[in-house]
Amino acid sequence: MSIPIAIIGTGIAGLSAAQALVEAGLDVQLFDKSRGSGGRMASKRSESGSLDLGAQYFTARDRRFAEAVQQWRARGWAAEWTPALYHAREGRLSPSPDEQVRWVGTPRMSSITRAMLGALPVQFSCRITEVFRGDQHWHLQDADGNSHGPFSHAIVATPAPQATNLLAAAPKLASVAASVTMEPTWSVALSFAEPLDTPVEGCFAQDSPLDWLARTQSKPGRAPSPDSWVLHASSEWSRHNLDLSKECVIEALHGAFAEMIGCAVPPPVESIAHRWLYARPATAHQWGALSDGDLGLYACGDWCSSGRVEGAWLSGQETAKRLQAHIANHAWN
Ligand SMILES: Cc1cc2nc3c(=O)[nH]c(=O)nc-3n(C[C@H](O)[C@H](O)[C@H](O)COP(=O)(O)OP(=O)(O)OC[C@H]3O[C@@H](n4cnc5c(N)ncnc54)[C@H](O)[C@@H]3O)c2cc1C
Ligand SMILES: NC(=O)C1=CN([C@@H]2O[C@H](COP(=O)(O)OP(=O)(O)OC[C@H]3O[C@@H](n4cnc5c(N)ncnc54)[C@H](OP(=O)(O)O)[C@@H]3O)[C@@H](O)[C@H]2O)CC=C1
Repeated sequence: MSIPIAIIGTGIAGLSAAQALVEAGLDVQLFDKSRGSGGRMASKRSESGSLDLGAQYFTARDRRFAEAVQQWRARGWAAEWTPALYHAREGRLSPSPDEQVRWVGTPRMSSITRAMLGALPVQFSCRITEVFRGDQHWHLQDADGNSHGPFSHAIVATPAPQATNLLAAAPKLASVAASVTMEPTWSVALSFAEPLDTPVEGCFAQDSPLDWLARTQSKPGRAPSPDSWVLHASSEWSRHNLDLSKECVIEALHGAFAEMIGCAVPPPVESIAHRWLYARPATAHQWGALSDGDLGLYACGDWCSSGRVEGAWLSGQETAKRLQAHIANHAWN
């Protein structure tokens, strides 16, 4: 057994790095503060079935990511989603079809990260509070006072604000992470006993508290009923209403939805609200990943790249590539 590499975060970035490292013959040990993997690609189980409250779909513009998505499709983890798309501007709803290929996890968004995790060693419900280096190796401290280690390298794969403290051993990396602003998103799911009388299956919105809405049943592999909708508030609305109660957020976004959708909207049979505090970086970056190869500390995530699923996956690959290159150089010297 070689000394494993610690990976903090089992979102798509951490899992992308883990997969590449394991394929290269290295051992990894993953940690996540949540009860399951997926991070912002997680799905919530509810009485109305599984609901994608975070990432709604993803596009694949980079060749390497497109190849990975084809493998996911072949294994049944992902499928193309072809919604009837609309846009809403100044209160007007219009069809807005396009040629973009969009993908979703099947039968839920979290299927992809669950499958990527497979049997990799992981500790859930474990919030890492400190990443520190001893004489030779890395050690982690968690919020319950437990220590973990030794590890040959450490990879921090959390959103930037949560990465800053964990990168304290490399102040330059920590200050880059600290410079990233991440915007919040309030997400609400509403389920209706009877299907709403509308052809809309996905809608980009402007001039509204909402910036996106999607009909769950239009995605491949989802339960056929009830008629569930996921609504995302814009960053601006979410920022201004960050501390509103879930009940008030549901009421406000239900109202905005009813105003936008152009058909009768009865009271929902189930409603869920989730606040994503670190939903997306305010601006895209082109770092790919952050690394201090000599120290053996790395950081990855969507905030190092495009702020989307594709960017997070690519960032994990970049981290694994840099780490392997450093090991290879070290072996030669
Ligand atoms: C509402 C919403 C809608 C979105 N819609 C889309 C979309 O339609 N298309 C698209 O491409 N992208 C979308 N995104 C963005 C996409 O979800 C992210 O870019 C991507 O999932 C980020 O992956 P990641 O691995 O970098 O981070 P995350 O998924 O955030 O993973 C980080 C993990 O680290 C864990 N963690 C954090 N701190 C600690 C700690 N101290 N100790 C242990 N574990 C820790 C977290 O629990 C989490 O599991 C959306 C995001 C949100 C929130
Ligand atoms: N809410 C969050 O926290 C969050 C949301 N994110 C959203 O994720 C998607 C992913 O972006 P990607 O570039 O992969 O997808 P698209 O090409 O589908 O969309 C990009 C933006 O382009 C506009 N757009 C695209 N298609 C259409 C269309 N048929 N009609 C109208 N407009 C379209 C739209 O932008 P605007 O509404 O015009 O501003 C799309 O947003 C994307 O939706 C993100 O918003 C990512 C991370 C966090």
